[in-house]
Amino acid sequence: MHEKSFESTAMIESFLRRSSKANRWIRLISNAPDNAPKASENESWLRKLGQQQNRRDPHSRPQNALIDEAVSDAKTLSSEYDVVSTPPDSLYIHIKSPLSQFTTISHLQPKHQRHAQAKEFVDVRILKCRSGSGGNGAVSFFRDAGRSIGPPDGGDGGDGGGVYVQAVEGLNSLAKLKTSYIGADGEAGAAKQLDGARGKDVLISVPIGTVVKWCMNPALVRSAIGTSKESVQLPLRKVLERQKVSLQCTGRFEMDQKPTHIQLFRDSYSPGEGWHFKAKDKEYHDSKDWFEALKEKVKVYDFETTQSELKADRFALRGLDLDKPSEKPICLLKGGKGGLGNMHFLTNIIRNPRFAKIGRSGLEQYFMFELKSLADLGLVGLPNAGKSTILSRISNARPKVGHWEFTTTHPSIGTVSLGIDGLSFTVADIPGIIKGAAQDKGMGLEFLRHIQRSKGWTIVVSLEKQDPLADLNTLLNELGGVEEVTKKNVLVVCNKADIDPSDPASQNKFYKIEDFCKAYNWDVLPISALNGDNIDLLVRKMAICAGKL
Ligand SMILES: Nc1nc2c(ncn2[C@@H]2O[C@H](COP(=O)(O)OP(=O)(O)OP(=O)(O)O)[C@@H](O)[C@H]2O)c(=O)[nH]1
Repeated sequence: MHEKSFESTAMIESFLRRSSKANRWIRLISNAPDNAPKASENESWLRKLGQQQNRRDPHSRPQNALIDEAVSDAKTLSSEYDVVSTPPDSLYIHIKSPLSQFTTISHLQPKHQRHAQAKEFVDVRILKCRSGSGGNGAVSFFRDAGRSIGPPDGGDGGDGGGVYVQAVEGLNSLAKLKTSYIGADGEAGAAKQLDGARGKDVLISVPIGTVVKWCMNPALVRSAIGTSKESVQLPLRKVLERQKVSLQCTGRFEMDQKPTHIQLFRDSYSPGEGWHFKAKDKEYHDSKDWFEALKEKVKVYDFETTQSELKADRFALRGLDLDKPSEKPICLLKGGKGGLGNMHFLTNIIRNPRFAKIGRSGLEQYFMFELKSLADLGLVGLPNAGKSTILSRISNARPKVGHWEFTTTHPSIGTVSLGIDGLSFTVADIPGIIKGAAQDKGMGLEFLRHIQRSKGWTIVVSLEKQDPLADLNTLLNELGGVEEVTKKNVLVVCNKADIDPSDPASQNKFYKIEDFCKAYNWDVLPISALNGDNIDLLVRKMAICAGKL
């Protein structure tokens, strides 16, 4: 609790500078021990609010995110979002976007089906976050020996604590994050014009490279896919792509209606409401004209509060990319504002305000935290192609190597030194991709997030296989097709060239791949990671592919 008994003019001035809009009417009186606004001041504040009533914008009804029925129109499935017809007086751009954008498959699979991951390496988490509610304003009256009841002196509630995120050095996994982060509620105001203390903020520290995205409540997602007729026949990824989420967004309203931020809505009282009463109840007050008139005026104050909440309660549609250490914590959810104490409602008509305002609610939302490695180059290939062997040969990383499939269960990142001018680049080795990975076969495609930021992809095929060109085509298909892959710099590496090197059939496999790559202008190189053949050349070509040379 902070007592507002000011000892010096400087303190008063500093308080006024810090104080919110709501407190603007508080007078600057040197040496004044009493900070409660006088009836005349409250009246002038309320009169001003009354005059502002006609300038209010239309308040559009909040609509939180909804999951719609599955959409069968195949044309709309690939799009990131569709702008649906937005009502002319709406303040928001209404969109529908695939549910797959707002959840993660690994979170939905039953535990026994989840892919084996090293316990210490967790690259995606869904966290529940809640900011604190504001404390209630107090209903209290000044008392001393001479007077049984004096003027109102109920202080304001403290603001609720927020939820913040910060990317910091030295972390490399999301494993240690808690499942929920809850900001503390603000304390209620008290007698003697005491404001309640502000609720404590919470801070989520994450590794650099984390992308934070707003996501749907996992319980709602589970129930939506549980009731979907398609969930039995289709792979989970397809079901999530077909279900659509309706959202209201802010953004550019011009011709293209470009949504940039998701608007979040608080489940709090509407303007003019949100009172709590002492002695006489709500019904009694609602029957009084003077209370109705007061409510009308306070509506404007509430409306301004709601407007500033709406400005703060927005989250980037594409997420927040923490690819550098954050200079300071970034607010995910702002706490609710504290309610006004009864000292603000003393007027010539209302001598004993036995009511005060309730604090505004906090916000509860879910966020998906995805760790996307910052490697310059990604190594992709079918299982057993020799990716881990390549990485351990060229870099300081020591990933597991084995002659069975899926030895690699989580990404490894190695740094490759070029030995010239201290130049180096980083390479990420991800688990092998198999036919049907896009339908979650094998280890699925979840690990692709670690090479999405990479400038180049080095695709590894094994010349030991019967038809390496067919393997290359399988990979390209699973990665979204040639067009998608060509967005990156591409280098194709034919590994295990030491097996039957003089056999024309073996050489033929390489030439077929070389011809295929020529058509797309992709560089191609035969190597033996096991024997170290062509490794120096490989490092050079990889550096070019990573955009370092
Ligand atoms: N003959 C030969 N064998 C190799 C070569 N490179 C790797 N191998 C072997 O191939 C097997 C698989 O190698 P890994 O490096 O684990 O393959 P990977 O692509 O990382 O496999 P996943 O972990 O399943 O994705 C191991 O037994 C390696 O010793 C090579 O150049 N020549």
